[in-house]
Order: sequence, then C-alpha cells, then structure tokens
Amino acid sequence: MTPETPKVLLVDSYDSFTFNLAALVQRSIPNCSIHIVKNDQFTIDQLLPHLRSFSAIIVGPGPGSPDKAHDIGFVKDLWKVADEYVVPIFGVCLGLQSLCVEYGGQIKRLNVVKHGQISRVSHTGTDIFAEVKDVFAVRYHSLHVKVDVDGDILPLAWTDDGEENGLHRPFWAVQYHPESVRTDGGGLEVFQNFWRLAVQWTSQKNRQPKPDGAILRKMFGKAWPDLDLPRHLEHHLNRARTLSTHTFHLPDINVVAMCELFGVEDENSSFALLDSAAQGRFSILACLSPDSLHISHSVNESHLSLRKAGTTTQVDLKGTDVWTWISAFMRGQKALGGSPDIPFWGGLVGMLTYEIGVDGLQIPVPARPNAAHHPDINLVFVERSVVVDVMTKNVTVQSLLPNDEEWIMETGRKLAGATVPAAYPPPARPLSVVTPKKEKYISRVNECKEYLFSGDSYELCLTGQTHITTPSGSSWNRYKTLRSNNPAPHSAYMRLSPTTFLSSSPERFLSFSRPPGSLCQLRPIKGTVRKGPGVTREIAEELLAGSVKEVAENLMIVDLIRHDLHGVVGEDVQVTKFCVVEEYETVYQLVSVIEGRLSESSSPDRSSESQLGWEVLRKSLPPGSMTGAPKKRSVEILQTLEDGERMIYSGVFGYWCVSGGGDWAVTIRSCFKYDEEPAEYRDDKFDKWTIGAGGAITALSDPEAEWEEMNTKLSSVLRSFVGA
Ligand SMILES: C=C(O[C@@H]1C=C(C(=O)O)C=C[C@H]1O)C(=O)O
Ligand SMILES: NC(=O)CC[C@H](N)C(=O)O
Repeated sequence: MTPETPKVLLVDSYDSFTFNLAALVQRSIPNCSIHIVKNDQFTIDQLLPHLRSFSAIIVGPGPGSPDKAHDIGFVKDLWKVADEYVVPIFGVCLGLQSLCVEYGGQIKRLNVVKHGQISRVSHTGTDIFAEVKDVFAVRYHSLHVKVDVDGDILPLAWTDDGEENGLHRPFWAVQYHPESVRTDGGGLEVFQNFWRLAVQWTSQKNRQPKPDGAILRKMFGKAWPDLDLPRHLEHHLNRARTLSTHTFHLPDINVVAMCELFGVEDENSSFALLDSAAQGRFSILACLSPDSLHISHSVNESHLSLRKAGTTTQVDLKGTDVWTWISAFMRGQKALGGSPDIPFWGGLVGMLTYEIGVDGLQIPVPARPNAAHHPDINLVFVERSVVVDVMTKNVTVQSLLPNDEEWIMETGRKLAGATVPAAYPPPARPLSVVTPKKEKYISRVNECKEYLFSGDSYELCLTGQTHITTPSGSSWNRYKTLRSNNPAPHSAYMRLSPTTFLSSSPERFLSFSRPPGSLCQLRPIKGTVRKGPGVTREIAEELLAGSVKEVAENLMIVDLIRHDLHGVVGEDVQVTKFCVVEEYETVYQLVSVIEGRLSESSSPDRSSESQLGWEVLRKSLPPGSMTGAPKKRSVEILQTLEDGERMIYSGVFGYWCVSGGGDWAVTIRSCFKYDEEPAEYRDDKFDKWTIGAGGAITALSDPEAEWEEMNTKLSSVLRSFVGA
C-alpha cells in the first residue's frame, strides 16, 4: 500500500538540473514530498537509520566520475546497504554510472560526446519502459559504463540490477536526462512506471515506510520547494510611500539630450541611465542628487557601506547577509500610486558583479587588497526618475518624495527642450589596447574541451579581458559613441563611484513583474553568428536554429535556468520560446525564454511576493549563460583557466522597483573602469577601461571558430575605442 504522502529523497551531486528532476518527481508521484540533500552532506552511516522513512530515492546526475569519492559522495554506498535498509532507487546519468560501477561495470570515456543532444532510445517496452512509445532523450554525459550497444543506440541500463547480481534489488537507472525539457517520451512515463514498480516491490516485501515528519525535517530540512521568502528584519517595515507622477507627451524627446539636461556631463556626479537604445520599450533615467543613498558591498566583507550627502557609514551585517539586508530595506520602501504601465516607479538601480554570484555558490573569492574600490554590489536608491516610452514618446516624471509636484511639473517643462544632443568630439583614441592572446585563448579552449571529455562539465563559457588605456576624457562621450555604434535593448550608462559602466548588452537575465502573480522571465542567449555580407536572416537561421551544436549549447543553458527557477518558485516553470533567432546590430543570436511563477497550489505568505524576483536573482547568479553547466563545477574550472576576476563583466545590472517588479540584464558587450586603481596604476591623466568577451565552449567547439566568436563580441565594443 502506498503511504498518504510518500517521502522521496533526492540526492544532488552538485548538478545544475537537480530541481528539474524534483519537478518531474513531483509530477510523477502523487502528493509526494521531496527532501533534497547533497551527496556529501551525510555519511552512509548517518543516513542508514533514516533510509526506510523514504518510499523512494532518486540519485541525480552530476559532474565527474562515479569512481571518484569526491564526485560521488555517499551515493556509491547506497547500492550495497544491507537488505533490511533497501529502498527503491532511480538513478540518472551519474546515478546510473554509479550503480553499474558498484556492480562490476567498467567506466569509460565516450568516443563522441553529445552534451545537450537528443538521441533516439530503443527499449524493450517492459519494466520502467512498459507502455512507453518512442523515446527521444537528451544526453549530458562524457562517460559510459560498458553496455552492449548497437550502432547509434544510447547505452541504457534499465533492468532491475538484482537480476544480474542475484540480489533482487529495486534499482533502476537511465543514462539520459529524463528531466530535460527536450526529452520526449522517456520522462514522466518512465518515472510513473518507476513509481508503480517501487510501490509493487514495497508491498510485496511488506515494507510500509513509516516516516517521522519532525525527524526528517530536522535531519533533511524542509521539503522542496521551500517557498518561504525572507521575512527578516521586520523593523524596516514602514507604511507604503506614495508616488507622485505625471505623464507628458513629448514627441521630440531625445534620451541623450535628456541626460545632458540632467547634467550627465559632470563626471564627478553620480548618474544612472537604463537605456532602450534599440528594440526595448522604456528608457529609465535616475534623477540623482547628493542626497541619494548609495549602497555598496564587497564579498568577504561583513558590512555594507551606505553613502549619502558625502558621508559614508558602515552597517555591520551582524551575521545576516547582504541580500537579506537589501531585501528588508526594500520592504520598507514599498510604494503605491504609480502607473501600472510604467515598469519603474523608483527603487534600486545598479550593478552586481560576477563574483557576488560566485560567492553565492559557496566558491571562495580570493581576497582583494582594494575591495572597497571594486564593490560587488553597487546600487543607488532612486527617488526621482523619468521614464521615456520610446514608442509612444510619453515621458513619465515621478517622485517618491513628499510634496514634489512642483519638481515634477518643472521637469516636464524643461524636458520639452530635450530634443537635440550636444555635439561632441570623437573620443580620444587609446594609448594602448591589450587583448587576449590567440595562442593562449586557443589552448584554454582545448583545456575546456578536456574538462568536457572527462565528464567534469557539459559546457564552459570561457572569457577573456581586454585592457585599454586612453587619455582621461568624457565617459559620456564614449557612451554616446557606443550607443550609436552598437545600439542594444539593454544599453546603459552608469556612474556610481567608484565604477563607471557603459553597456550595449543584448541579453536580459531576469525580469519579474510586480505582484500579485509575479511572473519571472529569463532570456538566455547562446549561439552567435556575426553579421556580414551575405549573412541574411535565413542564413543566420540555418547557422543557428539549424545547427546541432548551437541548439545543444542553448538547450544546456535552458535546462540550467529551468533548474535555477524551479529552485525558488517550485513546479510552475515553462519554456515559452526555444531557440529563436534574434537580430542585433552586429550579430544574430539564438534566444530562449523561460518563465516561472509561484505555483497556484502553493500557499506561501503572499505579502512576501514582492521579494520573489530578488530571491530568484540571488539564487541564479552568476547568469548560467556566462558560466556553463553544471554551474558550480564549471565556475571552479573557469577560475583556474581565466586570468583573475571578471568583476563587472558577466554580472548583471538593472533595477528593482519599489512596486516589487524588476529587470536585470547580463553584463556583456560593455566596458567599465574604476575611479581608483591600485596605487601603482593610479594616474589622473589616464582612463583604464576593461572589456570582457567570450563564448560557450562545448565538445563540438572548433578552437579557431571560438577565437573568432570572442573577437566578434569584443569588437562590438572595442570599435567604439579604436574605430570600425
Ligand atoms: C560571453 C559572451 O556572451 C555570452 C555567450 C554567448 C554565446 O556563447 O553564444 C552569447 C551570449 C552571451 O550569453 C560575451 O558577449 O562576452
Ligand atoms: N549528467 C551526468 O550525470 C554526467 C555524468 C558524468 N559526469 C559524465 O559526464 O558522464
């Protein structure tokens, strides 16, 4: 007999698809509750007394090899427990390999690795494949266990391992990924069969699991998904603020001229523009003053810095973390009264580095001597703003400050004159440009491929940095050049001391609509073709959407991002667009869209829903498209291959609105500089800019082509320094 709410233990081997598996298990096993543990969280001895509380164990995929203790953790011991502890187990990929290795199988490297590619699976139609029709399965493995294979047929172990060993144990496993969004026919169907067989085995053996909820919670934590959003530091709660707003129709408004009207040319002031220079709908200008609150923090610090009116105070985080602090701060800034059609009413605007995401993965970030000068979180709280609808030319002026109507009307009148940007001299040419070296880059691509062949990663986003020294000059003029050379939906100009940042990014990372019913949308780009003579849209479609390599590259990140989103919102995650070709100024790109929201059935405290987007952001950094998969292992590998930190590049920038909505872009096709470099470089006469560029390396990568691709991306920004 099946227990009322079966408990399932899901073992995570540090993969980036584990929550996808959890969502599949949830759909396959009615009313189950799933506890997720890392494969090194316990020893088998610690686990043994609790195993029989579970109705089933799912052993997930992961990087590395089943015969390496560091990669496989306690999983290897699960298969050999004494009879009385046996529980039905389903293994996926690394899980299958471990099962086979423990029963004498030999682990080998595949000759041809097919990460993110689909294979047709032949099966007997019995056992976990009973009633299953055609199976098209996504594969993510470099290793395999010796199984007789016929030509193109995927090696597949689905039998009760007991048959081979005479142990009659209820263990099943597949080498492919049943939870991938592109696996067809071998996901839900196979898991439902597994559950049916598991229930049968349990009742034949008369082994009704008797879980003790309290003990399980204590040992394994809350069941997935844990939908409780942070509600700490309640003392920040205030009454909602009221937004004052007025919309002016200004048919001749020019965003660049508007910034100039607001004093952008004064390089000593803070400034922030989120600019839909192409394709986007809204451009957002933060109207900052010396009183605006700047929030900054560096990883490895136990405080954050608040800067306002020329004074900096340090806030001791007292054991909480910076994300939670900011979350609580924003709960206190809640505002009402803005227009539902305007995405931003005021709130936090700024940048987060790649390293803040690395830190979130619990990977050490080396200490920096000049941490305060390279903040990982650099945000400003915007109380006055102008939002230009670039389609309708409606310009909304808004303020969170009390009694600010006069400023709003006065600003509206002034903006009517913001029609012609100032003429400007071409920005000074660089004194030096140091780009990545071809030989080194290519040898790193090959090193990446070795990690892909050894099973440590499925995809690695390798990047390099270009350092440019120019005579010091107007960063705004530099932005104007970039904006006209490479207009992009996520263009931006930000001067939040010590960081100056110019963007022409095409890639949205995460947007979240304002609650209730907050919808989170991620739009990873993976797959790039340079525009050039003869490269029509049709040809680009063929080269991208028609390419096994490019689609696989994109799919791997889609699956990774589904996992990130499932990790926070639970079951309700959909891929609403898969591998669509989009056109930008210098490149065509392959884009997918993944959306998720809190499930209808879940009943979290909805008053916390305004924190949902921030929580997704926190749990999903660094952006999967900039790391590869599985994320943690890939980031660790990249740390050993690249020269130092990525900093602003590969992080995100954008806003979190006081209404609970937000929009964050991936920091690519951009450049940045810091006010103060380490003393040995400091010199007021020069500006030192950095541009990052890279691309995803897969088993199918051609090193020369990867070098070209990195250069295509680099030149979309570099040509604003050195000319076309
Ligand atoms: C790494 C960069 O871009 C990333 C890699 C892409 C790719 O490999 O096709 C595409 C978009 C970005 O996610 C970059 O622009 O520097
Ligand atoms: N997806 C997986 O579990 C991969 C398993 C193993 N690391 C391999 O590459 O074969």
